[in-house]
Amino acid sequence: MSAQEETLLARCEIPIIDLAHIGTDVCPMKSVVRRIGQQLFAALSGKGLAVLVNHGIAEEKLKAVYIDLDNFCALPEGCQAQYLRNPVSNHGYLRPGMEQFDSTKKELRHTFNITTLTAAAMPAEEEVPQFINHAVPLARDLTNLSRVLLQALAYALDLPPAILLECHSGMLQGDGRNPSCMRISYYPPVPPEDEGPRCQSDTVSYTRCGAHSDRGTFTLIAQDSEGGLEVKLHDSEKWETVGHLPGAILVQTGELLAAWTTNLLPALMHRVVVPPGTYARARGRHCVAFICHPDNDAKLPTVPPRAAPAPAPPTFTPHAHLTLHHRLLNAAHHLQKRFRETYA
Ligand SMILES: O=C(O)CCC(=O)C(=O)O
Ligand SMILES: [Fe+2]
Repeated sequence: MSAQEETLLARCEIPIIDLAHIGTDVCPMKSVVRRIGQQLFAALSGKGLAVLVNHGIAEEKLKAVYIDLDNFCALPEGCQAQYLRNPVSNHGYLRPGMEQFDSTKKELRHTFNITTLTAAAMPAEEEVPQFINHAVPLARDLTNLSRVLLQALAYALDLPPAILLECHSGMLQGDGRNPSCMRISYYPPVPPEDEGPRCQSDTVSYTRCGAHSDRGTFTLIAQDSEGGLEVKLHDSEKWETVGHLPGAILVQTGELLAAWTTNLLPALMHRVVVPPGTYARARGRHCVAFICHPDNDAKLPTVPPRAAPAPAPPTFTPHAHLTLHHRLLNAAHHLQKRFRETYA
């Protein structure tokens, strides 16, 4: 592997934040939260992402939901159809092609969006045994981890410590007032030929997840060891491979945090490509992404100027949708626009 092909993790280019096992505590120590805030701010402003270790979420919990999604994907289509994504709640299953970030390629991805934790919203026990018993505790852990990061960010932005928690009070409450979402994704093996099979004399080109930035405050990403996640760091237009650190969870800046900090913490562009080589293509990949989003009616506090010096003029063209949203005030309005762009 040449130096350029090496991953960002291998080159130590992604800051690592040690959560010292407080990640899922309800009331973590202030001094630790403050230290995490400083490190998170430095990582998100400098790179757009960080790696969280010692977050307290066991790998087994992730593996269990990966297997549950595999089992869901093996159900007959008619059975899966009862769980298709509801456009109002954003909860439910998306077949490959139903959610496209890149209109030029077919995105091979099964995703189950979870926005409410009620039993009625989950695959039934006789269809995917244990789905609810695995998904709900994981969703709660990721919600608690998000709460720690929200408190840490509040310190870093010189805001009252609980204010961001208050703005995100409805995460996964299922009452429609907060669009946060846990997305479990399975990327199936990709057909062996580079250009895929022929379809009505057209060539179909495949990818796993087209380039995009996430809509919320930040996103937590746990992935298996298959690789393929690529990002564009702030100071660069180049796609770089993230790599894999076993047990770690990535945190990356979302569009609302970018808009709200006037790009002091820019949103991270990312995508998942099909790794090269017949062996890698023949293997599936799994990921859990937790999109932490403010409540629909949240009035996000103004970031005090001390924490937000005027950013230097951009050295590259900002993404069009970000500039459009610089003056954005209302989270729900932003989200509806993103859904219109992404779902057929
Ligand atoms: O699969 C991944 O690593 C990323 C998924 C992602 O970007 C998303 O679900 O928004
Ligand atoms: Fe994403």
